[in-house]
Amino acid sequence: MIYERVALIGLGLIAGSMGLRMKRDGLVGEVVGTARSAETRDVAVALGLCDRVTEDAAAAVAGADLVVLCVPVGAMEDVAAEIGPHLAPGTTVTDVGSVKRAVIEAVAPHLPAGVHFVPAHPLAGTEHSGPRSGFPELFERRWCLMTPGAETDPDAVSRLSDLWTAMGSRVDRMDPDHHDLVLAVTSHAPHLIAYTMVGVADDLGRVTDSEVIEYSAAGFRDFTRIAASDPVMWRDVFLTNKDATLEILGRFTEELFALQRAIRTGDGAMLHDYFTRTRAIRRGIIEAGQDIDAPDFGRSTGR
Ligand SMILES: NC(=O)C1=CN([C@@H]2O[C@H](COP(=O)(O)OP(=O)(O)OC[C@H]3O[C@@H](n4cnc5c(N)ncnc54)[C@H](O)[C@@H]3O)[C@@H](O)[C@H]2O)C=CC1
Ligand SMILES: O=C(O)C(=O)Cc1ccc(O)cc1
Repeated sequence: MIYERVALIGLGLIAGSMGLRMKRDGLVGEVVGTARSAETRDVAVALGLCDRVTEDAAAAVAGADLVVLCVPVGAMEDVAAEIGPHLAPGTTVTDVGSVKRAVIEAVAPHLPAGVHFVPAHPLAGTEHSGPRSGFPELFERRWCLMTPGAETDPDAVSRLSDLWTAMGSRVDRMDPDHHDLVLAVTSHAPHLIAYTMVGVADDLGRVTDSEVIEYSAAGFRDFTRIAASDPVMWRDVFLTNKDATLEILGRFTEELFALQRAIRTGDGAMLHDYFTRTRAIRRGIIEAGQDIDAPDFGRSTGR
């Protein structure tokens, strides 16, 4: 058993998947959950993703040796302020937020001395949200990036790493600013591009909605899946990972203009060279055994 009592704050996709996995594999003694709505709390107990629920977060953290903040990034500070006074020394606090620097700045000031803060981010999810969308295999073979400060107790870090490993993840450590830049490239900017592309299709009066749905090829279908992701969660990601996302979007628009120019001027060599280079990147991912499409539990694509 890795922890005696784990408190999950916010009972959605990620908390639900963690709770189901921890319960299924007996990784922890007890899982206590809390959510603002009574309906979510009732669903969480009915689904067995936690043993019991509390109405407020302060009550959930009492006696917990691990507290996991599973709310949207923009809600982390309020939750930390609420639980801070109720945390006992020796407790580990972690989070699962998609952005790391802003969460550290929002949460750390509210934690009393003696509490170990180990920020983390499982690179696993779907476009679905809420407690019913959780499933215990979500983290299987996916990375979990931890961004603890240099001063953080190594035992607290390795114990949390053990939990993520036991839930199926591969664990790595990263500097928080570097994490935010990497995720801006690999996740945040791509989500924004998907949102934009689906918005463009929706605005294009000469193509009807039914044509968009009926004739969606695989590429656009993936965009619509991603663009169906939770609006609150993604609003918070862009507001809190502002600098890195803007940096990547700036580079993206420069490249887009270059490709646009090549199309306008009929520069086939430029287009061919560009697509040859990008194909090599995809092949590199597959050869490195990093093709994260592989473990598809039939939920990630919605197909
Ligand atoms: N959905 C995904 O694919 C992934 C999400 N994440 C991160 O995990 C965190 C949770 O995401 P999900 O589980 O997908 O979200 P979700 O929407 O499924 O669940 C979020 C939970 O937080 C609660 N909540 C929202 N605002 C709150 C507030 N102000 N105070 C208290 N509770 C509040 C909601 O009621 C819900 O119970 C986010 O920070 C997100 O960035 C990380 C990896 C993947
Ligand atoms: O559903 C998808 O394609 C995702 O990209 C899931 C996801 C969303 C947010 C994260 O911070 C990590 C993973």
